[in-house]
Amino acid sequence: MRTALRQPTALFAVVVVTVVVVVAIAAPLIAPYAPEAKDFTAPLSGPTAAHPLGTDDLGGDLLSQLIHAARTALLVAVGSVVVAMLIGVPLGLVLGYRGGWYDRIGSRGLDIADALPGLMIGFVVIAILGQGMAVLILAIGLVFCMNFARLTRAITLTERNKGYVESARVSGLNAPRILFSQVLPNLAGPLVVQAAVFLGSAIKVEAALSFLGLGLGDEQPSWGGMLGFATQHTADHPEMALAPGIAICVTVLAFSLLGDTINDTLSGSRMRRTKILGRVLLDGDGARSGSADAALPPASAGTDDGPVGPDTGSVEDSAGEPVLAVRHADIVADRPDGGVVRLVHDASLTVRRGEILGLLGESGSGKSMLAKAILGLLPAGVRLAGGAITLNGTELTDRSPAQLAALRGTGMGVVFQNPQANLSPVHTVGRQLTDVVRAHDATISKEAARSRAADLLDLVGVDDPERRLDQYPYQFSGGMAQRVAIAVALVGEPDLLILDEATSALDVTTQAQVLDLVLDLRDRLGMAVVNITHDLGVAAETCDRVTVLLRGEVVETGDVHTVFDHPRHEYTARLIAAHPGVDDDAPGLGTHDQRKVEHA
Ligand SMILES: Nc1ncnc2c1ncn2[C@@H]1O[C@H](COP(=O)(O)OP(=O)(O)OP(=O)(O)O)[C@@H](O)[C@H]1O
Repeated sequence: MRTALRQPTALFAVVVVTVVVVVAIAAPLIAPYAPEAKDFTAPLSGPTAAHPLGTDDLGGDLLSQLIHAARTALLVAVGSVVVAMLIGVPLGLVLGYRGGWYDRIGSRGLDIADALPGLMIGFVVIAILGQGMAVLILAIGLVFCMNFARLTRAITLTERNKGYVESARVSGLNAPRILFSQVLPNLAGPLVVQAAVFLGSAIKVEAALSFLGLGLGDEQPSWGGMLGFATQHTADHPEMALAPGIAICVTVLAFSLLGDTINDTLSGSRMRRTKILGRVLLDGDGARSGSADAALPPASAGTDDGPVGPDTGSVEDSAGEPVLAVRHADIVADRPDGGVVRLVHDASLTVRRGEILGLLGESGSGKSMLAKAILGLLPAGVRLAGGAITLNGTELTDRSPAQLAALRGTGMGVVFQNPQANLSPVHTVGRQLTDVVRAHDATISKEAARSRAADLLDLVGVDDPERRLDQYPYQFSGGMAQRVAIAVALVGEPDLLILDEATSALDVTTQAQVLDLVLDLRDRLGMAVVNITHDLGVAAETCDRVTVLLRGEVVETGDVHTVFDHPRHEYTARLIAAHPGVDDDAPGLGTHDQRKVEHA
């Protein structure tokens, strides 16, 4: 409202829309006559004291009809926008979320529907179903539903790759729940803007159909119908067209400007929030490691110490049952020409209960692709072309998407890099946690789910959890938001927790606190953890073993002290040398526990 009052056009829009709404609601009270009342003594009277806008050919008062027509316009507009949203939004959500063939076929369907003139769709529906309020609403709703579908699809395509959606998928929420309770609220802003603009457009279409005699019958006054009547009297009463014409133009314009105002206001607050977030993230932009981007040896090359034998994935060679075993995984991206690009080749690794495995390698080495293959979340066009992935001995690669989704919820949890993007911005933290709690236990009461959510916040070290449950992610600092994301990942008590650069966006102090939390949770819950990072300091502080990736291939794997103190592959040696602190320390990387003590 403050924004609206500062801009003249917005003020105009708000005032006009308010007046139209009030007039529509209070029509029976403020109209001097009933809309159907006739004064047979004064047909086509022209403006008089009794009839300021004149009368029609049967003596009906035009001012009263104009006032009651506002009601018709709003009813039809609101009804048709609701119909358009009910059809278009779910359609767009499904197309955008499912992608692939659904999207390709659906989008072509939208293109075809878009190519048909809107009014023609209206004519056809009215011709088939006959005239009447419900038919008019349906006809106009069908005209606009494709626009809502298109908008919703476009935004869903972007939203579905965001961290909070992936977190929700990994947390075990099913597709309808993710779509309607996670993605849809994030579309609220653009949909409200679109709805406001289409309210104006619906009034225009209703007026056009009524003008052509295809709208409502004579007993239901409408601005378009009044305009149509006025055209028959342009010679004797040209003023008759003025009032309904102005009403249509001003109302349509006002709704359009209202849409712009809402858009400006929302993008203004988004910008403000982004600035605040930006400040938080900038404050928290911790020191980054150096890069080993000098010319690199082939992945298979070793140092003078001899060839390097990457982890064969054999699980029998070490103590403890592996929670996760990846054996000879090949991940490829399909090219449009039918060829493939190899992203990860012959990668093997194992992680046991209570163990933290660091997955190291510089940007683009394939760490995230490997993690996504494990989670069954490879992006479209990228696939696992060979190898095996087992979780607690269960093969994941031949599972259906539904089986994988169920496994993801309880077997695996994931925390992504950007703490704020891990959480839906429009839901309270409590809502996000209880949604996942209830997805895992459909019988749990609301109160019990909330209490479990508070316990989880407490577990990850968020103070005053009861109060924090009612706050939104933007009210949390980066470190606290990442603790919440970890809490969400822990709801299903996963055996495997994957941290995909989960501390990279945090400042060093917060990073240390979150890493301590991970170590503590590992000790308390006995989870297996894969910690993906390009920060060797982080790996040194937290990991028991490390696996080093170079251009999609595992070049070295082993105990963290051995690998850091005596790297066998030249690339690992360069990676360590490029990392300030770790290099100097290399023999003195010290013991893992010493570093942890220093760090604490
Ligand atoms: N959607 C995609 N389609 C095709 N190739 C992709 C896609 N996403 C990433 N890649 C490619 O896969 C390779 C591995 O990327 P990945 O994201 O796994 O690297 P990373 O080691 O996790 O790097 P970073 O630390 O920057 O996230 C890169 O060459 C990247 O360009």
